[in-house]
Amino acid sequence: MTEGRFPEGFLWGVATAAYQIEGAVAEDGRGESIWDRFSHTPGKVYQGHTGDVACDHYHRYRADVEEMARLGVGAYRFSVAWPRIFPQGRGQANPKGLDFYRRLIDALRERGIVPVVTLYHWDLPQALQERGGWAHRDTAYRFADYAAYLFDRLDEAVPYWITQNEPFVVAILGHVTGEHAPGLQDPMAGFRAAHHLLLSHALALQAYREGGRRHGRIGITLNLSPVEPAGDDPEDEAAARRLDGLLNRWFLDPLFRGAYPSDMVAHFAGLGLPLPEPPQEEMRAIAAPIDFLGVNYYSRQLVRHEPGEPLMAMRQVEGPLPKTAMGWEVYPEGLRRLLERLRHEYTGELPILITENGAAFDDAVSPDGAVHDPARVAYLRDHLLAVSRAIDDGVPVRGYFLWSLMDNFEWAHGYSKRFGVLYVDFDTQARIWKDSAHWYRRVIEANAVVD
Ligand SMILES: OC[C@@H]1[C@@H](O)[C@H](O)[C@@H](O)c2[nH]c(CCc3ccccc3)c[n+]21
Repeated sequence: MTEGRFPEGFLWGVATAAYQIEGAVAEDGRGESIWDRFSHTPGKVYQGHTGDVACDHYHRYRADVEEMARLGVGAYRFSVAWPRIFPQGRGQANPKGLDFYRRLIDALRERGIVPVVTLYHWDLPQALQERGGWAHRDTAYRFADYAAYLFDRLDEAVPYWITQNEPFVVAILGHVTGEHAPGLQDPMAGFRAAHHLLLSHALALQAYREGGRRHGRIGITLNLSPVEPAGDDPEDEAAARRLDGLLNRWFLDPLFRGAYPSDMVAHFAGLGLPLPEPPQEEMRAIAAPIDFLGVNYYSRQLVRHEPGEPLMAMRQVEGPLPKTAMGWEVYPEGLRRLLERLRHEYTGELPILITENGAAFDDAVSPDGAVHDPARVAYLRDHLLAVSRAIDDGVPVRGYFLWSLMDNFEWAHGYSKRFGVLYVDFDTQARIWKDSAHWYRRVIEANAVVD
């Protein structure tokens, strides 16, 4: 394979998530989510931005699907808002909520675009949070009920299901640092949430497998990063190993080896965080075979030993490489190395989908009405070349989903960070193709990296 070319049938896509684009938060019976509550809590989100309107995708989805068709994508990764399906998280279903996703999937299939559905992308029904949320084991069972409800009604039309998006972020940013909803700062809640998120994945996987006439493929999406020491001090190496243990291995090991990483369990026990021994049948269920692993890659983590930091004795440091508007280093080589590591240490011949990769830059509409984003084109080109090299080395990457189709609600950053290849003017809801959209369309058409 010549560098930058992709295998026949490679799945080219774009990705979004419900709370970040839909808006219409009180329409057609949708219940409150923890991100509605969090974003409306003063001080949590940049300038008090919320997802109340976002990209108004709930009403504009047909035009957005047309934009995807113009891009030529073969697939579209989006998430279902649990509070649209079960406004209280459990019990009474809301048919109008399901109807929206039926309309969206029909519009996609009319244009020959494959739906890739994420069951959970952070918008837990608030009513479940009030019963303990992810820190409460019962939530995992409610998730499996919600998943089975969708499998039974949408499986014919959905070839790819993703159970969870980034359990690390949900557990740690939501329950330990408090940067994300529900905004808790309680390490034990974080570890309980991490386990219940993996358990929820296992229970949904069981529901899928036992559902008999299931036609599609099911997997989970993890945010994974290479973690490197900022200096050559052995203490920095040890700090990097610890963050690798929490960021990557805390989720990869249960999913692919059936146990939490013992070095990290010992580390936390040493801190007086005696993690309860999870029931063996739960660990076996978590390690049940999946059909693909979804990988979200953005950058690397650079760490130093930090004795004063109570949980991990480490701190992240700013690296020397060029950065995106998020302050994340542009490090495409890290993606190739991550994919090689995954194949050799965890996934073997299991197919991998890059379910998110992209960058935020300070985009602006220029006087000619265009949006020139050369830095994003360079970021995407270099990361696609890295994927192509990994494939040439034999890593079975089957698809790539660019984050994101359009600028959207970037969580605690609100609308201040633009990841889209389509620029959104949030005053008019106009979508404007950035140069990167024109470029990505040509890549898809050529099935290769173009200049
Ligand atoms: O930050 C860009 C995207 C989000 O908009 C997606 O919803 C989310 O799946 C996602 N994950 C990551 C990498 C992990 C991360 C998440 C949040 C904050 C910092 C890092 C980057 N992103």
